[in-house]
Amino acid sequence: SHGGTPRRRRVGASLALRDGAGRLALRWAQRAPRRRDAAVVRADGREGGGENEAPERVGDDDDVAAGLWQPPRSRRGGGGGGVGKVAKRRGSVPPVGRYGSGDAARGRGAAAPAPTQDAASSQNGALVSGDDTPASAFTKNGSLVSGDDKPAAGPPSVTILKVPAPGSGVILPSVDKAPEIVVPDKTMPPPPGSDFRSSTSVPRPYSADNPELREDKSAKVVESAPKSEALSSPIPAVQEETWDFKKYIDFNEPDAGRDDSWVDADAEASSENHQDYDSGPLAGENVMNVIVVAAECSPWCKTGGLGDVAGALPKALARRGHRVMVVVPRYGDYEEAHDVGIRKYYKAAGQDLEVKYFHAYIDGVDFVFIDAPLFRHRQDDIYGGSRQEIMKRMILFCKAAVEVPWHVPCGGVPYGDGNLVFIANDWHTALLPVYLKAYYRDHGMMQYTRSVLVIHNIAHQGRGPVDEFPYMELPEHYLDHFKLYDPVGGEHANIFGAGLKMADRVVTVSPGYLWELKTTEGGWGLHDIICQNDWKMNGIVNGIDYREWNPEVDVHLQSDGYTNYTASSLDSGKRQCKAALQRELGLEERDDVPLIGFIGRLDGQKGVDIIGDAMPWIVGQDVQLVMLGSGRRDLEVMLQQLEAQYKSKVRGWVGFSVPMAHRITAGADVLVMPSRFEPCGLNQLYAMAYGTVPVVHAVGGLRDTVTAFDPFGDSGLGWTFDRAEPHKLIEALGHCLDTYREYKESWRGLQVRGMSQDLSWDHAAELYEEVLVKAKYQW
Ligand SMILES: Nc1ncnc2c1ncn2[C@@H]1O[C@H](COP(=O)(O)OP(=O)(O)O[C@H]2O[C@H](CO)[C@@H](O)[C@H](O)[C@H]2O)[C@@H](O)[C@H]1O
Repeated sequence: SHGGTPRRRRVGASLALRDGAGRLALRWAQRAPRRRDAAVVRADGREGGGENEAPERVGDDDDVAAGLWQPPRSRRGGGGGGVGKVAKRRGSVPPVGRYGSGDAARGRGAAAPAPTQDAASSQNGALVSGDDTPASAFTKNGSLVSGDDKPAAGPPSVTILKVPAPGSGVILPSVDKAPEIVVPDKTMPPPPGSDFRSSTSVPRPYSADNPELREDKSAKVVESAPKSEALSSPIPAVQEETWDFKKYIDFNEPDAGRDDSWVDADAEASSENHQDYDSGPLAGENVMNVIVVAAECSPWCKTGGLGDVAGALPKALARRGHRVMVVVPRYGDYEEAHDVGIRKYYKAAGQDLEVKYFHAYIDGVDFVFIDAPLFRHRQDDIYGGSRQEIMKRMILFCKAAVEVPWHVPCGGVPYGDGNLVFIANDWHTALLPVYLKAYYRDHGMMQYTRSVLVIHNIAHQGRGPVDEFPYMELPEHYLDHFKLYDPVGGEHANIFGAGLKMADRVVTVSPGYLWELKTTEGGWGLHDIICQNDWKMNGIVNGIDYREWNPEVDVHLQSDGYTNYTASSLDSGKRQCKAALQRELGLEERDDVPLIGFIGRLDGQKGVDIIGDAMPWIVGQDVQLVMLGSGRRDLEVMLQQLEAQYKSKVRGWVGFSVPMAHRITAGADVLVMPSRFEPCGLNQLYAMAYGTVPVVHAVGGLRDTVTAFDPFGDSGLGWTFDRAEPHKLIEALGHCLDTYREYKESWRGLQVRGMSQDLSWDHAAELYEEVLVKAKYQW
């Protein structure tokens, strides 16, 4: 009824399931971060990431003067500022935005270090290579490197780099070998307009007889390529492998039991555009090298939907024939990944930091984990620390990630920078498009490399005072790209804003969210930038990883009385899962009582407080309510209090539990999502795939994905309400419960329609591919 964008091809009535150191700023680490916000206390007692709705305070003047104030933590590091409250600005306190700036500016009262030209600074902030670097030589990035390759010790210097402006013709000296590893000329894409088909570094993998394959797959690439540093390094050598696409790409061995009929359908649909489609990848001539760069990636590290996307989209792109890599920090000791033996040094906020690379090849995707002391032991608190600490991590991460295609041999051969596109995600990696341009493309390097920036949540922007710009070690003239003024936050430096400008293309995680981002209310201060760059924006709804979220194979439903089920075994399956959930949570085991679920980060975005406000009505109904979440402490306490108060009907599980999320999704009849804003939303997609009916605030991706139930046409997927307010939620929930109780057939229709959608990542990957191709041909 609200004009939801048709986004999915239905696959008919039958079910088709597939699948926030060094002494940065000279004070960064000199004091323990003072936690002002509500720390997340997880079920296991550990602290977790704060939330984006960090209190919008700017700090007391005395704290600022004393240099004590620390900005509140935010789940996504820089994020913060929550919904609604406006910071009261005082004295010289630097700008803080309403727009999600939990990364409220630090006090300017403290003396900023005087900018000095650091002899060891470099164009990209001291890319100091390993043993291959001659003594006292400049790297290609202009860094002075000592022969024994020790990172410079001592207090970091803060420098505004004087880098020659693009087009000045000044070429910086280089001895770092990295560029030499660029894929051989024959794999470099030809100039625009020529046939890219022969340029791709991923040959047609399907046919062993394909001459292209024979030519490109050869180990010659390894042999003829300049010797990798690792080969002459005292540190563990790179494990050389023969380049074998059949083994490497794994196209020819689809999972047993997987329904691949959709693959044929897709191939057929796009067959007009390429000649030998039956022997090539789905992407046809569009195959590219794709590197997804994200701060989190499921299953290794996940705090929310970003982790899900970084874990699933790459696999879907790989299934289309692209050579795909995911680059993510190594927060923990991930057993699947091995040390490739490469060591590099990058400057982050004035310090030279050593970086190692770990690699795993899983499901057709290269996973490269960037290891550095800054990331270690952060597994359970990946966005923890002060805003400056988080920014330092992300600077290091982005600098290292952008050179991964040169340094890290995946399956024996580095990706190289030809026919390459980076997909950066959210503000954490928004510096990648900036570094790509400032360090390389402005200087004639990486000419065939593109960047796409995905907006998962504009509420987190990496905001900071302008005087922190030097820490990013960018040319002086780049400051203008970061400077932003908004009426509430004042002038500040905005990392996300700069990334949006520098990226070749931008994707938002739903068309509805893209529309909202262009409005003053929805753009969180970045609406002007988004409107000005409308030409390069695309909205693509996320998908579901059906290997993870599929009631038929869900591993979390294989014990404790739960069971797997399909559309045809929905009635018995859901009944059993519901009973198991009731038993596990100590609720009365009743099949006839509607069980309502809520899963999500506890912050202003998700509107769990609206559920709290609606509680008197809810508990007046014959219902059971199960809520799972972690985040803002006050909301966690609310969950616990609601459970204590309404013990017979309500459960409030405070913590982050992936198994419980799956079990609630399967065992509940209804999933409520009263989100105040929702870029896409994954839980409603998961719910529908599990025959659980969503009741959602019609906003962003929720509006795009949940069409309202029409009792007369017997259509629609759930209930929607037009304002995130308790009485609106109550009204929608009332209709929903009424249908559940009185109109069983309609209910069943809702469930089946939800389960029958093709919500797979494969369709989204196809749309991403269109964006990647646009970026590729964009000059
Ligand atoms: N306590 C808990 N225990 C276990 N699992 C939990 C949990 N809390 C949340 N999760 C899980 O984390 C994911 C959250 O997905 P959302 O789409 O709600 O993402 P989020 O708002 O974090 O991300 C942003 O990015 C995503 C991806 O683009 C967008 O969909 C979204 O709108 C945007 O806000 C789901 O897999 C959910 O099950």
